[in-house]
Amino acid sequence: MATRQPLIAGNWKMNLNHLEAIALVQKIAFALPEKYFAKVEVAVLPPFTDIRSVQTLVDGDKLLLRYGAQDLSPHDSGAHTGDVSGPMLAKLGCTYVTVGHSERREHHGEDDDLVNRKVRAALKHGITPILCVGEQLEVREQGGHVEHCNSQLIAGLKGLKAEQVRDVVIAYEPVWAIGTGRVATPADAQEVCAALRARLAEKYGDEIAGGVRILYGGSVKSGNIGDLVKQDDVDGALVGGASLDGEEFAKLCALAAGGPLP
Ligand SMILES: O=C[C@H](O)COP(=O)(O)O
Repeated sequence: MATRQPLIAGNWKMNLNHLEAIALVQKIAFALPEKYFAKVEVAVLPPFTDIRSVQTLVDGDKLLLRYGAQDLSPHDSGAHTGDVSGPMLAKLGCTYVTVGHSERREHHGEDDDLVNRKVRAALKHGITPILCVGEQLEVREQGGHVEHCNSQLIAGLKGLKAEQVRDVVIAYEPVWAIGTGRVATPADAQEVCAALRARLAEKYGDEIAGGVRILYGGSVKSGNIGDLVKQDDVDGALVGGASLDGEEFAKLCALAAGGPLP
């Protein structure tokens, strides 16, 4: 079976200016000793305006923390006012970019086709897309959650070769658990993450599926991360609110690494 290093990615959403970003990264670096980074990969995903400051700090202090962005344009350059491209993010040293987050799908009308073009744009420029999938509450209540997530998965990966799929991270984020405090149970998370992996295996083979990291996201905190990452198919978390508190985020990362607490 493939060994998958857990990934904890902090999605700051539209929070913190560049000065606050520097303060938060310093807090995380101070609270989380380097030894933890051997067991868990840790990334922060600040707003675009903060990335240069985070890059300067990470490079200058040789931090093991990775960073990335929350979105990118499907285009490389041109007349796309307000957009930020893959080449720009790559130049800033971004390792990750979230694509298809439910807030982008819902508030910006992003459909599966656009999400797929963004996934391909990220890969083209050497940035790992974190492809987000997840169902609304009514879909879950009708029992359609697995089918819904599998359909977003396959549409988001359309046109990719199997070896490219290996370089994608998937995040299962049930919409009803985002920012609500209502976390999916570890069994709920495992059910969908396992189904996503099985669908990947069907389409791209066991070896690829076994290597792809599948994260859970939705009200993850230090109090629930331990049980979530114990699940066979949950390889870490995409963390919103709890990633804005340096000590809490460091604690959560340490627990994902198997402890002890710093
Ligand atoms: O990208 C992160 C998710 O939307 C989860 O956010 P949350 O941890 O605040 O629920």
